[in-house]
Amino acid sequence: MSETREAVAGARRVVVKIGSSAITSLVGGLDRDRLDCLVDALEERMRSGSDVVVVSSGAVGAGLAPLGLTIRPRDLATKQAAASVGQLALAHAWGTSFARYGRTVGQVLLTADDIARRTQHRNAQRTLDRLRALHAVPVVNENDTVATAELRFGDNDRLAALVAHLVGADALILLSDVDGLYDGDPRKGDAHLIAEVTSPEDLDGVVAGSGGALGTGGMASKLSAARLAADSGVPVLLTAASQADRALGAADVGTAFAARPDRMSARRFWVRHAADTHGTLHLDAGAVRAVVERRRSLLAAGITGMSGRFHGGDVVALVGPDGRTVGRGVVAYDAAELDWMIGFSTRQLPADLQRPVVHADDLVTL
Ligand SMILES: Nc1ncnc2c1ncn2[C@@H]1O[C@H](COP(=O)(O)OP(=O)(O)O)[C@@H](O)[C@H]1O
Ligand SMILES: N[C@@H](CCC(=O)OP(=O)(O)O)C(=O)O
Repeated sequence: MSETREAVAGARRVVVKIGSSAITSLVGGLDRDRLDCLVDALEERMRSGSDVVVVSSGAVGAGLAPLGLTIRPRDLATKQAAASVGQLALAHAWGTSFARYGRTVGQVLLTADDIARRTQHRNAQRTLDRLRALHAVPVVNENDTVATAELRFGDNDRLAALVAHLVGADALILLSDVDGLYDGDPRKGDAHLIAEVTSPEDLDGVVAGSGGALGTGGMASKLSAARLAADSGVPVLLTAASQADRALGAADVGTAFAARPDRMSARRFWVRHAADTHGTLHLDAGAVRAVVERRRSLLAAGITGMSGRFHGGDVVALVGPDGRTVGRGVVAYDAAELDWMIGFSTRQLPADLQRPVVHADDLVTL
């Protein structure tokens, strides 16, 4: 058994993401029997001492039949209407299924903004923590009825990876309708299962295709979410919901993605993956070398220009002289203050403006 699988099997805090394709179908809507089987496996895992956070897709899928719709809508308004109907059914189904074991569930609906803004990020974190402290099982989904195109996470695989980091999970399990990552779309013929992904080379030549009639991002979104989680130190197991008992038990099925050994701090993860950027700082070649190679803080002297209306505490992109983005970081000054500081060495600046523009602890290179 690989180290990654042992880590998933032994994880104390687990985020389990269930795809639409696993619990809904176009003709039958929400599959309550499948959901019960999933809850049986989740309950088993909780009894053995793990905390579980569920990320459940399926709101749009569950809302189609009650609205007389026969295909997944493409336009935002109909999707939001379907999600509004379906989320109610979905949350109710999770609630009644966990009630068989005397467990209470708490619904948590998030928009990308709730994770991208630092204060809301902490707020979501607190809610999830408190639910677990009160022994309720958090069931998370995107807040589809209010999420506009700009405010979307993109897909629930990414949401699950962000939630895994948010709650300090020790493992992320992605359950879909396919039993793992194949080197090509298994619906299109001969494809081979990839059991372990330990380095980017393991993904050479892999074609991650689109999803089914109800899924959103297909395998491509699962792959990028798995890499996002694994890069930030969370091991990932990807398999089919029909294998949930084994995935949550011995973790001896599907594809395992090894985590990077050094877990990224919550703040750096947020800067790198979750926060929106509010502006751009243009760096000269010396400043690029200092922040990228020597991991130094960014000083005003190495900045040649800026754009955007940012405030101190916002995240900005750092761009080199060739126009390539080399990093992101939390800027210490408002745009108006920084505007006249750029190009000056620290000694030339007044004492209250001598802090680095972006401190090394708040800076991630890409
Ligand atoms: N390389 C691949 N390996 C495995 N599955 C793939 C691959 N490329 C495309 N797929 C398809 O991706 C689908 C899963 O994505 P999706 O429908 O979005 O699931 P979910 O609803 O669980 O998020 C599978 O049904 C599978 O046919
Ligand atoms: N939030 C949407 C699902 C979005 C999504 O990414 O779906 P999926 O690809 O099935 O995980 C819903 O509940 O219908």
